[in-house]
Amino acid sequence: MTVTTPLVNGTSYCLIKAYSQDSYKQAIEFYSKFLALDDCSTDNTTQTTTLSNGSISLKIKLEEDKTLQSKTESQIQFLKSIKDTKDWRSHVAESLVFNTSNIMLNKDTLTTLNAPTQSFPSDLFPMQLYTIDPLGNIIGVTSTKNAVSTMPTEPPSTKKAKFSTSTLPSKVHSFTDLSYRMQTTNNYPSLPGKQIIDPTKPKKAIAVMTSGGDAQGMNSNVRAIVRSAIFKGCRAFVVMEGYEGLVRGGPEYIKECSWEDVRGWSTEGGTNIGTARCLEFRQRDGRLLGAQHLIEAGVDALIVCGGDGSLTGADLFRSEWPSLIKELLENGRISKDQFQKYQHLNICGTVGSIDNDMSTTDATIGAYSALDRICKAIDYVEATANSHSRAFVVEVMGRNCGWLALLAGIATSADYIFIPEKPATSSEWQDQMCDIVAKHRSKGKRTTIVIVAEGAISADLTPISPADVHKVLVDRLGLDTRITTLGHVQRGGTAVAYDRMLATLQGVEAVNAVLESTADTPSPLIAINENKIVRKPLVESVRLTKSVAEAIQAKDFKKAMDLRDTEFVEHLKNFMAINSADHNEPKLPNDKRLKIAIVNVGAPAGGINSAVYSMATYCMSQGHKPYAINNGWSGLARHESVRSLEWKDMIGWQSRGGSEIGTNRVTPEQADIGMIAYYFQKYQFDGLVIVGGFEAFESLHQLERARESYPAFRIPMVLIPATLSNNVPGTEYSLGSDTALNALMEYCDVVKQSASSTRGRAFVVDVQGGNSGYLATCAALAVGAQASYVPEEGIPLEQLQQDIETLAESFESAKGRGRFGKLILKSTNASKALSATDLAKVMTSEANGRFDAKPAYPGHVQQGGLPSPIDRTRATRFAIRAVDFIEEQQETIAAARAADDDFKLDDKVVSATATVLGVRRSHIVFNPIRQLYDFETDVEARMPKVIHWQATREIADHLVGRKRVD
Ligand SMILES: Nc1ncnc2c1ncn2[C@@H]1O[C@H](COP(=O)(O)OP(=O)(O)OP(=O)(O)O)[C@@H](O)[C@H]1O
Ligand SMILES: O=P(O)(O)OC[C@H]1O[C@](O)(CO)[C@@H](O)[C@@H]1O
Ligand SMILES: [Mg+2]
Repeated sequence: MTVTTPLVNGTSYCLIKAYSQDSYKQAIEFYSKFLALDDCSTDNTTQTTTLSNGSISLKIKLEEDKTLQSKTESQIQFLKSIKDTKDWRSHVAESLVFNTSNIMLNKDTLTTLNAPTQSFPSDLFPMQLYTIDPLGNIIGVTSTKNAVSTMPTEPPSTKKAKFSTSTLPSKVHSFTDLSYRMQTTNNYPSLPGKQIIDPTKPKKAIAVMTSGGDAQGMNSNVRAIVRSAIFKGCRAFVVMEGYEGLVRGGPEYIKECSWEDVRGWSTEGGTNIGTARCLEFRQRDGRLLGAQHLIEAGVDALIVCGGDGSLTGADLFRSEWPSLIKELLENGRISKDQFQKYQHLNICGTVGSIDNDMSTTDATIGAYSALDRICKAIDYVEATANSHSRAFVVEVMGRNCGWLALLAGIATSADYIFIPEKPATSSEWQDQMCDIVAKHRSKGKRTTIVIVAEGAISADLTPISPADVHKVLVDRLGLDTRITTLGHVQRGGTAVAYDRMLATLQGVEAVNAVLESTADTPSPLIAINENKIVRKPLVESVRLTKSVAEAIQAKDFKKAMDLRDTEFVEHLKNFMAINSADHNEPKLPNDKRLKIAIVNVGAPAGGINSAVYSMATYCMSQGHKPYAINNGWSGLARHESVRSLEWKDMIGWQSRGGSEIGTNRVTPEQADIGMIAYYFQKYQFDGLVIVGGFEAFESLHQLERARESYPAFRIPMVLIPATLSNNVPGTEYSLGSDTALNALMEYCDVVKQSASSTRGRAFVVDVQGGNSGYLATCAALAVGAQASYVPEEGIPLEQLQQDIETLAESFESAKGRGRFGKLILKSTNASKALSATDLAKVMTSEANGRFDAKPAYPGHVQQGGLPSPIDRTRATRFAIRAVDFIEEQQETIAAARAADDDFKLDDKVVSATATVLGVRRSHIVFNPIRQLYDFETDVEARMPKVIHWQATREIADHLVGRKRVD
């Protein structure tokens, strides 16, 4: 493809952000070549400035008639060559900005400007394009799929991380680019909290329905769709009882909905608009009625939240639409005007199903909540199983998909699992299961947990029932065995934080998708990929999903597995490695077996024990010797104990809260780094895994800097971030932050209920998290808090005044109706002057009788009890990746280890062998501690310089109608 459209009619700039002189030079080279700017020289066409946020910018001035001729093929070759030859990600700049200051932008121009990215394979070229208007506002953002993974994110700066809506976001990732899109849709100017109404256009009517099995989070999805639609100047409708409501029609089933109608829904389980499995809709006559009723209600677009079946139905409905309306016209059931007006059915899917069985999305709304119910149930069952030394066969849901069984198997360290994707012959599974269970028993395990997915089958497709498994455990092993079928408990209760956030953000995106689609746009499905909300073609997703079931039916299990995402495959491999640890012959030969130590540093966080358990069991299955450094660095300096981790000592650790090996905040330098080196030398460690938060980050930095003096530290070292504050540089996600978020959210739900029961009552909840507003921000989104105050923003008095007014108005309009309890979340460090108690007093006083506010302190409850399944399963994944990393880096560091004390370490070796494991867009990446510490960390504030949850705040604000004072 060749793009020959002029970049702009006038002078234009290409603005490149870079983070150091080195990366800046690289960036010039890279982007000059990318833009085919052969004549671009740094002397006469470029000019550099240092932006107020500290990044170095480059402006390449283009000639008036310069055209952007993307020679796609040659550029792809160029990108390939860069990719093959060097780690370009760590050098090139992160974003490319077209500053179109001289032109009025319209949608076509935007498309044109963004066109080049679309022709590039996204894995080759991570890039974001920001289009900015003459005032410097971002009015268009396009990011390629895998944009930004291991790149440095900020320039060196001593400035504290601050949010600002007036500066460019230095990255747009995870859930975050949504708010920018919200501001840009239809090019309406918008402010969070204000409605966007274009008086020249008729209001669009958007309907939402839930269908198939209910799933936790559906209510959040409906709430977000209704409010987002209203926010964008549309009418919002709900279709009651799934497709049943379409077939029946009328205002009782297709209802217009107001902003207030969905108040408080985020905190409620099930689906408040009802769902059904509707046989009539499977018939054409049923769909014909559905079409007629939608047209009668004046609905332009339908958003369906449901599973694979519901979305198959939606797709069929869309494809039949022209023939349905034709028939309706011919039979006189709709008028000619209606026929003309409703030519196209604008349809969009959001995937709500606990099964997590939809292809093209990593998670479906409800799946993690169901997993939470399963893990809690198994944790409970363990207690009684242990008392009687019994075996339990637990049946979990999932008709064609083993995701729930697999993830529950990892999170509860079950002995064996049955999933439809990986069946064995009857004799194979019987032998294998009995072998593993017998070995676990012989090593002292008093409980046996076997998880059977509802759709489990053997290789000849015969269903495997819990009774079949029960029989084998009794007959062959003589175990006292019980069956527990969890059933609909799995769909019960309220949604976990992840599902509330996912459902809310997908709802927002679904409305965007509907508003942006034209008659030619294929119906989208809103998915989450790589931690980012994306649109996928609905038809293709449905087709792929069906093909998994077909592959299983055709006994092509390899294909079925290939069609599952790579994370599923990795989880399965991990489960098999850790559940058969210390039993089978280790994988690696003797000379490759290592001594690997693990240490916990900092405050306890959910998932720390799971990381230790998984690291140790995986080490055993590989043939390594795992050691625990007890009670952190101070423990080692005092030589309290270094112990070799044994399988039988760790039974049950995977599911336990706290830190079994002990933790504290002392860093190596505080403890006695010389003594620590001595013990490293004594035990001859070949690798180190540190699990913890900012003190752990400091620890890794100190050990890495001390390598020149202490050869014992010349080993591969990995930090697995674990802290509820989620403030470790280099990752978007730290272990423990999900557990904490859920603990805080549950606390808030309870407090909100109390507030709702008392007229005119708000609670100010004090939130932990150090200088990081992550917890407060995400909890605010999950519980629908009226406002959140975070350290990054402080508590500006004008904003506080505005929030009090908004609250007062809201209470006044409530007139005592239900669900009107209000929450305000305040990070402890948002203000040193105002505690939650003070803030509550100020609010009460300023409200002048219109409402009152009380403080609430969840305190250390936020560290959570049992770790959440997300933290447990991620801990396993991280720990195994860390061990793999230590194996891989042995060679890199071999020369340094062999050298004497004065050896000068090569920078490459330093970078490669002391790293922080992080999640960036759900890619697991390893970032050198030196890079992170020197360039991406505000050490004083104990924060990364770039905050990745900024846009989540804006969405949270506008979904509750909070007005921002800029
Ligand atoms: N092929 C189809 N044609 C028309 N409608 C369909 C079709 N498949 C499903 N539907 C409609 O969608 C409804 C829900 O489908 P299904 O029972 O398969 O649940 P689901 O959406 O897959 O959710 P879950 O599996 O999570 O329960 C069906 O009752 C039916 O009304
Ligand atoms: O609630 P119902 O209609 O009995 O359906 C149960 C099915 O729904 C699901 O919960 C979701 O598809 C499946 O896991 C289960 O097989
Ligand atoms: Mg289904």
